[in-house]
Amino acid sequence: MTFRKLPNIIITGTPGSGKTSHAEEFASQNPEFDHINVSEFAKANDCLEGYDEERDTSIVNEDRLLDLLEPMAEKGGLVIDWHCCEIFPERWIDLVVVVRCNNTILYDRLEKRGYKQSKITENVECEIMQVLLSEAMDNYDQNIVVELQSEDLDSLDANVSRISQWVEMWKENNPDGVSNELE
Ligand SMILES: Nc1ncnc2c1ncn2[C@@H]1O[C@H](COP(=O)(O)OP(=O)(O)OP(=O)(O)O)[C@@H](O)[C@H]1O
Repeated sequence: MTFRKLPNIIITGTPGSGKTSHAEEFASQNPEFDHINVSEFAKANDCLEGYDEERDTSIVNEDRLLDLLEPMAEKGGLVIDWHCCEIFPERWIDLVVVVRCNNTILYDRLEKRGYKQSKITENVECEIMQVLLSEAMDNYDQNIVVELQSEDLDSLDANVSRISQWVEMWKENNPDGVSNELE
């Protein structure tokens, strides 16, 4: 049986909600963690298998992605940043952060990125319907899922310090680490 000495964290949310901003800030304050921006990681590690023209997004080969991430997840200390959380095995994950954002602010952020109208509407609807929160709640123990609102830089800072505090508690509660098998 293998043990991880650091927790693995997923930061998920609708595109534009602020996942990468949170993950980058957290990893810069907690250098023992590796920020895995899944879109970039998949591109850099040959895990893309085509393009979904309708949704205007790359298709990730999830089996290959998980095979590559497994040894890293077993060591612990991953901050996984992606809009899709359900593919990551429950036994790997200690905390799922769902970043939430006000619809109007999200709309403006996506418009500023130059997204086409259909993609903006799809994402804003996804945020209104809490799709990513439901996905997290349906796929992980609800006790490890936390929803953090983030529209401005103060809330970003406060959220990152909350995640850092949670990590300190995790370390205190798990001085010998946590098993990589599901109990
Ligand atoms: N709390 C915040 N306050 C102000 N601006 C923010 C905040 N969070 C994110 N932003 C801004 O919103 C934009 C989108 O943020 P970010 O790239 O972190 O989102 P994302 O959820 O990772 O998006 P994607 O899934 O497309 O990668 C960026 O321009 C970022 O600077």
